[in-house]
Amino acid sequence: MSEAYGPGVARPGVRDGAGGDRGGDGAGGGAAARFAGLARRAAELDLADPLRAKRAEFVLDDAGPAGPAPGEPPVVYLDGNSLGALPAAVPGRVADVVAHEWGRLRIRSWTESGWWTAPERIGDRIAPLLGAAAGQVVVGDSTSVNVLKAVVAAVRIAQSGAGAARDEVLVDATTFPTDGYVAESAARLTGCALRAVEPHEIAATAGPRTAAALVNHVDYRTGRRHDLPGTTAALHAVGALAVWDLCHSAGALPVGLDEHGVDLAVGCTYKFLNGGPGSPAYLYVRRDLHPRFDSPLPGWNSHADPFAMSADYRPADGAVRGRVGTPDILSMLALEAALEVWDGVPIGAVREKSLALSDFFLECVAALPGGAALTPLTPLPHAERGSQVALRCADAEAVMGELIARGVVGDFRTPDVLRFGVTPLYTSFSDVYRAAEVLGEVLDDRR
Ligand SMILES: Cc1ncc(COP(=O)(O)O)c(C=O)c1O
Ligand SMILES: Nc1c(O)cccc1C(=O)C[C@H](N)C(=O)O
Repeated sequence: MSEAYGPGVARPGVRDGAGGDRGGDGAGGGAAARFAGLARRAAELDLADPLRAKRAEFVLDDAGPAGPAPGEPPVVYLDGNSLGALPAAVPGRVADVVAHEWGRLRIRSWTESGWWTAPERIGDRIAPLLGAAAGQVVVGDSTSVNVLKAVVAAVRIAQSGAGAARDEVLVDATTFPTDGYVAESAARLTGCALRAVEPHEIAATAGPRTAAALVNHVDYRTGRRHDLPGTTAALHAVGALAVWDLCHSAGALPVGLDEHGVDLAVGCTYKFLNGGPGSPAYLYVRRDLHPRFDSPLPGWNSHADPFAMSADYRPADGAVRGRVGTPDILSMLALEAALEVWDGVPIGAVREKSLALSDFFLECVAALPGGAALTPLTPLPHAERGSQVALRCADAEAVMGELIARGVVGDFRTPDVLRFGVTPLYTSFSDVYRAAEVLGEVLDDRR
């Protein structure tokens, strides 16, 4: 923890799922005073925040080039783990792509404006955020589609190796549903059985019949970070491949794909990478696996010579092999403009602030007089935490509805989870303080 946040952020006084010291003293007066004291701390932490200038690069109610919006008090936006806020550079760039590149240059833009090579170029822009060297990430399609490509390709690679037949795919039992659905189909396509396994048990469960495992780096519901290096190494030890879903980690914490020898990875760009609704996803294939990457969706964009229009399929070399059909250029170039906010931002600094924000939010929640109604699901050890705080709460859906009505936007996940994403490029300590304060008011009003 750096000087910037270190001394200011105390360890939260809550224990994971166990109640703990919630600061509720029954009388409420002392707790209320303690809670009020946290407002000053939030302001101090904001002043010392090395990333605080980044907020002005986003369109938010109280930030961005246009300044504060008149009228309504600014919304506290803690849902960047579902849809990232709009980077201020995007509207102008999209307008230019539409008016000039499409409007004036028309078909020439495929070459003259770099449209054709955008999937690899933007992949190379995302790669450093994933800890990947250039040439291994390609942007396109949705995460769901990339899960299919990655899992089928991983199984095909595993099955082509020497040794016993591999007929089993493991999937994280707590996964976001789309991965489970697609993995089941990928397993069927490759003659495998699919087995759902708790993520922390995948390392010990994988065996000589395992072809591949699909695991989430960070759990979408609880915000728990799983052991990417250890699980990957354990899969390799039995000859299986590791496929990671990075939707909830890319842009929020270091991933270290190359360092940890991950085989394939996928992720979306509309959360912490702020690419916009439905922005294209990405696929990482480790360089040495490129020659063996056999896509289940070998569209013409992945052909070695697409404009030969040959009847025979011959895959391109490199990350291009992960492409399918014509890229969604408007979304893709909006994403490219959105990625400019990362210029000069080390992912380590983002991680530090993310942990400081979630610690501080947990501390504020613990200090709420009514905080006993909330059970943190997000692990307290930093090594196990992603970039959100998930709180179990009775009537969570109604509580989140009231929070949103009062200007604090998080989200609800079934059955009883309040989710608050912290996105260090634009979330402030005052934001999370205010969110806890309003949460306290909502809980008080419901008592
Ligand atoms: C872990 C994870 N995987 C996949 C997805 C979604 O995939 P897609 O972009 O294909 O809808 C999400 C969120 O929507 C997610 O949280
Ligand atoms: N992709 C989404 C969408 O199109 C609509 C609403 C929400 C989403 C999400 O991204 C959900 C998100 N993956 C989650 O963690 O719950």
